[in-house]
Amino acid sequence: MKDRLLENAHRTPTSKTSNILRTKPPHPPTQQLLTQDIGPYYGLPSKVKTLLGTLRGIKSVYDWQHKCLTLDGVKEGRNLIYSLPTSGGKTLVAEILIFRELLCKKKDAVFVLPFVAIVQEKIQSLAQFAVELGFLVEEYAAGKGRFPPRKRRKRNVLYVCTIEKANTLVNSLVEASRLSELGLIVVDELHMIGEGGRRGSTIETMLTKVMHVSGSTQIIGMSATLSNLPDLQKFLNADVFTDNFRPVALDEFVKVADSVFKVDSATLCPEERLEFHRMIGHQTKEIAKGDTDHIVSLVLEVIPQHSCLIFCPTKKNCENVAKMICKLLPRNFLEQKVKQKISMLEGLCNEGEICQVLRGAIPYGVAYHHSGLTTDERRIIEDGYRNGVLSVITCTSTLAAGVNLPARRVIIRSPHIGRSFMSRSQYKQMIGRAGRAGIDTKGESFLIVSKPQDQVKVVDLIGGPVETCISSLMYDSGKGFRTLLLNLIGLKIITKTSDVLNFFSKTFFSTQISTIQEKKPHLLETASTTEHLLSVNMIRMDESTNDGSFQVTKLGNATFKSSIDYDISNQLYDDLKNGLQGLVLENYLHLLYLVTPYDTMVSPDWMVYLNEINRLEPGELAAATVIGIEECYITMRASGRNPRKKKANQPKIDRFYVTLMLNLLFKGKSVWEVSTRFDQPRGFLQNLLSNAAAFASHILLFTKELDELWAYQSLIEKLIQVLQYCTVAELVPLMEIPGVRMTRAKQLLSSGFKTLAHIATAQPGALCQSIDHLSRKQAAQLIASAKILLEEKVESLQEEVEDL
Ligand SMILES: Nc1ncnc2c1ncn2[C@@H]1O[C@H](COP(=O)(O)OP(=O)(O)OP(=O)(O)O)[C@@H](O)[C@H]1O
Repeated sequence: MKDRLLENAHRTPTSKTSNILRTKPPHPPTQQLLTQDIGPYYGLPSKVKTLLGTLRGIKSVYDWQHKCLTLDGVKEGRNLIYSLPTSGGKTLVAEILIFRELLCKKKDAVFVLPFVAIVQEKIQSLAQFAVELGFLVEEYAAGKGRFPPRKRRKRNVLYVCTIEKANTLVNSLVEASRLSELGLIVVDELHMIGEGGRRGSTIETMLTKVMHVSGSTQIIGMSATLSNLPDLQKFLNADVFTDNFRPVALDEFVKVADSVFKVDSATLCPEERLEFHRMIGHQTKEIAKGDTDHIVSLVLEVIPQHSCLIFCPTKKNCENVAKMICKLLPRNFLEQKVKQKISMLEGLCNEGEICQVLRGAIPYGVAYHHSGLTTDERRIIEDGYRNGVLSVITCTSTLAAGVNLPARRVIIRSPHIGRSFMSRSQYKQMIGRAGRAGIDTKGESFLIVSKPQDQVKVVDLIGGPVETCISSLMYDSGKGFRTLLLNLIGLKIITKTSDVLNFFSKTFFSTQISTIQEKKPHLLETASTTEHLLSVNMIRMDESTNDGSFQVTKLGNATFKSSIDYDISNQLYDDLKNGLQGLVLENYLHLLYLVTPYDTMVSPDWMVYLNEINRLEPGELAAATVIGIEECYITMRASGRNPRKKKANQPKIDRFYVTLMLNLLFKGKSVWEVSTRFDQPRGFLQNLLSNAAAFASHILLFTKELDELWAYQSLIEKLIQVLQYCTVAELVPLMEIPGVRMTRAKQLLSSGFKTLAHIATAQPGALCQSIDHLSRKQAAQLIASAKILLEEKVESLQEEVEDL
């Protein structure tokens, strides 16, 4: 193996199998293909069809997909919104249109996705297409992304972005007068525009800007849960396509006490929505005692032949339900797929530790899945479920929104998410997971209603209309609008308040004003909004014109270019400026404090806080003192006293508590260890790292715009790199590959795959053999992701050389 790797590493650039280090533009076959073979598959080379078959098992498109792809509007490049039930196959249509943009129209494209983990998964799943078809894929998530992006001459680029990064990318392209390079923007989960917070407002701001500035960029939005399509259609001036297609039929049930009712969601009469179907009992007396809600009974009706997903209201409940099921399942479940279960447990054993609940549940083919688990743990569980080793997963609602894990039977343990009653849209997303295409002949959903007060509300939940998607621009008393205005003035799209109304008429909010009249706040009045931006030093009057024009201040410019929340930019500026007077650089603690997100608030456990302060090294203690953390205050709080006379800066103290967690992770302590020391979920700590890397990347852009903060640039650049990987230098190149985390990187390194080139030139079979718990499909995706990354680096260097 070692010899083969060395041989790979030393291959000359002309080697047949190593096509990544060529000096000529890669993929000449693709270039030929595009000229000779364009068109047969929705305007694309027939190779795309072959690849969909081999890589995804998709032999032909569904009827609705064909109809949608051949719409006149789509052919003419008009904006499009399409809405179909969960698992209807929406992504394929978007991907075909993206390929068409990149390969045929030779323009770049943006794919906007809601979470960092989904961005990385998408990149992995598209990497093989990119390698075979000859386009580049770049990650814009957490700490990654370059603004403005590098200009590519040879190949077109697909930017796969989180919402925030997509907006920053658009701003940077507008500023550089390069927005026309973007031929297409695809927004997945378009209903998030109505989420009611910063993310929804950012989607609206970004799309409005794109439509205003670029006449040619096509916008495509998709969703499973949109009710007020006409509003969105008007906002995006889009064609709309809807269909009720589901690859597998769905039978929907509600269980109240021991009665099961069948749902008729089509009927207009609410009284007729539930029809008695059958009674349900318990298989044994023991089950009757331990499972009053009949969860185990419902599960036992389908497993082990089929699979079952159980949505629970809270994370803790997921774990408890998993434990309860295992306690009551017959012991013969322990005898099935023993080898595969052992292998899964080995995979989950990270740094010598394994979650005790999973250790007890997996032998029964059961697991839980929520954001408290690390990404690696979640991935192993998802794979185990897909491969049939697990037949039951208890999970929170996030699984319905994020991961494509269908089940024969979906059980909703209660119509609540956390403490709130769930929305129709959330309910539809969960039941949409019932029925595995190509495996199950039908899907079934069971909603368990145990509280009498929920029974009336449930009738609307199962048959009422999906909630209207309302603009989020006015969230937090008009904050989205103020941010939009700052963006517009910063980009010089508008200069005077009188221009605002014209621009404003293009927002989603504006199309809904008559519907949401009562929500129209006084802040909508531009004058008070500009006053607010003036008062926080984001904009100022342009004295050179004397016609009432505004321009951004230096701080405002840095704020909008870095997409920093303007509410914190003054505070951030002060913190950075103060830091310059006494930044402790003997260790990373002070810098880590500066990049700790202001909104990651955790209530400190004062005893833990004191212990951790006591464990700091002298240099770190000095940094804490410079930051303003007083040990005596923490000691007092730990001893149960709250010194009221002494005015403490509580947000700073709370923030530093989070910095202490970051500091340990940064020093290479495992999430397990930090999780135990601070009693915080492992998934939270992983997110903390990626949020800190993202915030640091925004701070870097912020400091680049403010000369007085120049000293931070190289420090933060280095910090982002280390924050993203938190590991020894040898692992960094491997962890640059999207989705490769520390455990996998360590496995690769210890098997001799030390560089990107080693992985990019490996054979999938060889990788599978050397790396535990890596399927052939994952190996192929890993190799393709490494190739794409390497090709991108090579191409960048070549272009730099040519520029010289
Ligand atoms: N034409 C097709 N033939 C066979 N399988 C398909 C086809 N189109 C899509 N699929 C598969 O169906 C599954 C669900 O598709 P996809 O995730 O695109 O659904 P979706 O509508 O985007 O769902 P969600 O609302 O969950 O995002 C995927 O595994 C996908 O590969």
